[in-house]
Amino acid sequence: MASVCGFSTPIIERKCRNVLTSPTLSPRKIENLAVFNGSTTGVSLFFNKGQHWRFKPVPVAGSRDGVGGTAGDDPDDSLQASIEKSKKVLALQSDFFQLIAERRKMVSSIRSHTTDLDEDDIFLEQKDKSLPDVDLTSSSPVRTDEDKNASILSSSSRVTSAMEEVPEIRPSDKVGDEPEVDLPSEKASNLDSTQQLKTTDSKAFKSDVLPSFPSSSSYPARVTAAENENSTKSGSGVVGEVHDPAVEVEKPPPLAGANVMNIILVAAECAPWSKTGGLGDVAGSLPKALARRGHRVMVVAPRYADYAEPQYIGVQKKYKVDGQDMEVSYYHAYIDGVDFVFMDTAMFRHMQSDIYGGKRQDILKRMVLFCKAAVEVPWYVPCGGVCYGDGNLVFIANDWHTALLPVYLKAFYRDNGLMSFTRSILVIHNIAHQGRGPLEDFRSVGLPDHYLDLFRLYDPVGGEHFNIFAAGLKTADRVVSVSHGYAWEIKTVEGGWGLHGIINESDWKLQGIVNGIDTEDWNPQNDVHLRSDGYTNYSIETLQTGKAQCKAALQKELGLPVREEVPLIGFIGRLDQQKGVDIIAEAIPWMMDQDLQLVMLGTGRQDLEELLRQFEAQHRDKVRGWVGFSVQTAHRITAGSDILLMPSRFEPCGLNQLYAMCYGTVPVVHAVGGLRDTVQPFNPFEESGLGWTFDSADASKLIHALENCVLTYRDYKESWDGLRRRGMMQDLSWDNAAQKYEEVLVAAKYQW
Ligand SMILES: Nc1ncnc2c1ncn2[C@@H]1O[C@H](COP(=O)(O)OP(=O)(O)O[C@H]2O[C@H](CO)[C@@H](O)[C@H](O)[C@H]2O)[C@@H](O)[C@H]1O
Repeated sequence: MASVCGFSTPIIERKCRNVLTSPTLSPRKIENLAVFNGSTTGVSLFFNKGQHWRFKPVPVAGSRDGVGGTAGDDPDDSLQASIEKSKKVLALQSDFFQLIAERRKMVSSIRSHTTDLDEDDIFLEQKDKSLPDVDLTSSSPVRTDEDKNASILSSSSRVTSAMEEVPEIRPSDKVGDEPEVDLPSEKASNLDSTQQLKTTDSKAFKSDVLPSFPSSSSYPARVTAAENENSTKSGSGVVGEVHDPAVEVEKPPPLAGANVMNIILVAAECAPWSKTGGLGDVAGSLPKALARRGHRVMVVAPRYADYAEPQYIGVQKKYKVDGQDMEVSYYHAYIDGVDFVFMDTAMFRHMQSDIYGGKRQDILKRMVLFCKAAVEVPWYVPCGGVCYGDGNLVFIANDWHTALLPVYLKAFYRDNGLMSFTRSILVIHNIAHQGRGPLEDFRSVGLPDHYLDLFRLYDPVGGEHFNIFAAGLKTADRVVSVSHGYAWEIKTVEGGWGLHGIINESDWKLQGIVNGIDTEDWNPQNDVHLRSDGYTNYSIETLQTGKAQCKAALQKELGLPVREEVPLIGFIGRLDQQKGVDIIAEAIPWMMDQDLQLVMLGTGRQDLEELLRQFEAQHRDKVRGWVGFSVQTAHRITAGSDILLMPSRFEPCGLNQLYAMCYGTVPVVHAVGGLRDTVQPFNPFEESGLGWTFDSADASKLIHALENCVLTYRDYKESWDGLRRRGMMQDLSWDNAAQKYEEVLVAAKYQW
């Protein structure tokens, strides 16, 4: 028989029995309950292992006899009061302990059902810890639905309803009052409870740890890429007053962190709309990688033709070029997180297939207009309704065609206290082309006389002349070359093409960054050009069969004998002195003595185009010389060839060898510039490396490397397979390079 202070207490007993026979109350909880109870009410519960229970009196601080209450002088009254009080308190507390027990269960259930990351754990940890800290003396009795709560552990989805039904503890309620349940709000009931948990806590968590991002300074309408995206999203239908914080939780912070900037890349060509070579590829893909890091990024390129995606945005401006007013208007497309802005003007129209064509003076005028207008794009061209403005802004100019931009930024703005915080980077893709001319050309650029010295250059070849690249290099805040090797080479007399002096003087602001590649466009797994005519997509897993099929398709398409065992060598490139086509010409007799096939694709110098035709005419069973510019054929040659030949005299970076390695095609290259940086020579003893290199641009060296390569292809299948796989396994994406560009942009930003 249970007792309180030695007296029979059937009512208390009944109440406690109800509590203790609750299906959700384990011996462990009863134990907790008993321990807690003892310190508060003057009675204690204890149980033995067989779960028989009984009360035991315990001393209560402040009681005269160390046993019970003090209701009156009459011991019977006092006892009765004590019993009544105990009854109420016991009933109240047993219910409340049940609530605690259920909350504990619920928390551990959520914990075991959620696979989410630390953020949740932090929250749950706190929730869990918070339970024992409830101020019990001021807590109200609460009602729980035992049947429902008993089953909440069975599925995470039920956690939602359980959370909704667990009533709030309201300190103002009095002991003995009918307990009330706070109904969950409508808003809360629409959310998954785990989301509610995450949301509440993540908010606090985020605000503590996230860096603060640069905010608009001189231009009120500037937004970051992330904000831009948000506004697009909200415009597209996430409406309503209830702000769903769960969305916020899932949005990762920008990779650029506190370095988020507004970036405008300006280039004379931009793939896929316009391309004559590697510059077009870079302008089309580097900006996307920068945008992925969280920057707000724009590309400004000429509108040479009627492109499908960009839409006219109704902005027109006039600029003076060589005394003439030229009108420009703008077209805009937002693709893969990048604002592509195309400048339309009479001068650019119909130049699509001859971007750098025309007389020297005509090209110069085009580039003057392009740069004058481009530097003002952040003021006049709204992207997503908002102009970039000049705060936190950096321009990336590319090669001589846009080297006037840093000069205009300085002369028209910064020297006049405008756009003071805007910076410019000049990227050297090829220093051999510089925008040279007689000094009189200075009149065409429309600058005050005292800027002439920036352009004036003397070298033994050109004498004293006007040099646009020179002015750009001197004026840009930072200079990037497209590989480390090339950064070193352009400081030498041989590699600097007359600009080595200026580059050496600017050494402190020069950095080499190896190009990346667009892994969407150039990926054998989903290359759109491999989906017809017998070609197939392939990956490293299906390399053997997939590549063999592409090779057969290429041979068939070009009318070469379809033979799997013959090594097929490819060449793709602009036909000029740089690319070493004449070195291949010298090696042709040796090559034709071998059992191999050669496919060449290129356009450029007429004499070299003629050479390609000649090769094919003389060796119809072995050689194909495709004169022209065909992106599809370039992709197919990259996939179908076994070997890619690049005997470039100089190569600032080179993209074709990178594409080749991605497609399991082994490069044989002159170890120069970016080719040396990216093609580690094969080491047969260690089974390492990615291809063959030769150390000087002459035919005998090329032949020697090619001989070893073909020998490995024929006789060392495993080594060959290893070479291909190592090439394919590299991460050649733009993401690494974009991070390095970001470092340069930040360095420029803080440079005065
Ligand atoms: N006839 C043809 N048909 C179809 N596609 C063709 C083609 N001829 C060339 N291409 C394509 O144009 C691009 C050429 O890229 P490269 O990097 O080799 O050359 P380029 O010398 O123009 O670029 C300069 O800039 C780039 C970018 O920085 C540097 O990598 C490089 O070293 C430097 O000389 C490749 O995408 C290639 O497939």
